[in-house]
Amino acid sequence: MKLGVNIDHVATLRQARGTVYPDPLDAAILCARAGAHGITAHLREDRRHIQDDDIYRLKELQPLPLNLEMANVESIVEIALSVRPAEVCLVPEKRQELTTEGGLDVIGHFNHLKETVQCLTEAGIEVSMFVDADEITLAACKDLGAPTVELHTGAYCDAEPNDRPVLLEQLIRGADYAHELGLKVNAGHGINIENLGGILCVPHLDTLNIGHSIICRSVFHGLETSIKEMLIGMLEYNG
Ligand SMILES: CC(=O)[C@@H](O)[C@H](O)COP(=O)(O)O
Ligand SMILES: NCC(=O)COP(=O)(O)O
Repeated sequence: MKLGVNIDHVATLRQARGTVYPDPLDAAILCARAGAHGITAHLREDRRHIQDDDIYRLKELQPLPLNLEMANVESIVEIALSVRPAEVCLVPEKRQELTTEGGLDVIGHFNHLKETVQCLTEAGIEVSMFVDADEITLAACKDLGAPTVELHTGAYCDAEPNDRPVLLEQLIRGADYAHELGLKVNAGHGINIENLGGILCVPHLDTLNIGHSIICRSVFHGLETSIKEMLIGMLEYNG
């Protein structure tokens, strides 16, 4: 299983003061040195952390494949087509949210999403859909022609211990079903070194995308150490 490191919150720190540091590009270079397999960055419509220029530099100036997270809006799709990251992960976005809440409503926006999936795929970009682990939504992702899904792990990761077993079971069933459909299965949101153990019970995972907890731990432990610690935790995964 691979680790994609989301470096959004390096940019959050930079934007807090309007400085040029810390630079998410420097973070990505350190991620590569620490053994991460990919870089994830979310270009939000409100540009609260990652900026357009970051995305171009992350594509060109660091060695790892770039997974660009973005809402399905025309202006951002244009940027994706110009940058051509290895992967685009389509995510829902609400302007006032603190972070992504829930997965994409694939059925409600089916036609618009289908158009975007087609256009990104034709440009040679792997398209992933950030979704909750329910079977109807996963089947709709397959119908859209997206090759990959990222299961939203936030509800499980943020839940009280007593509520976790049911949510973990949903993730396990969702991963099994997506795999049966022939979809590549990633997972992400809210994963940290403490809740990683449960995530390791989810089968068929290709990549975990982890950001906030790694960047937070890096304040005290350093970025390379925090990534290596996560990679060591992930070694126990046996699919
Ligand atoms: C889509 C997702 O789960 C994360 O990438 C998250 O969106 C990170 O960015 P924010 O912390 O701005 O929500
Ligand atoms: N898609 C999930 C992601 O990239 C990282 O989410 P988080 O670890 O910052 O919650």
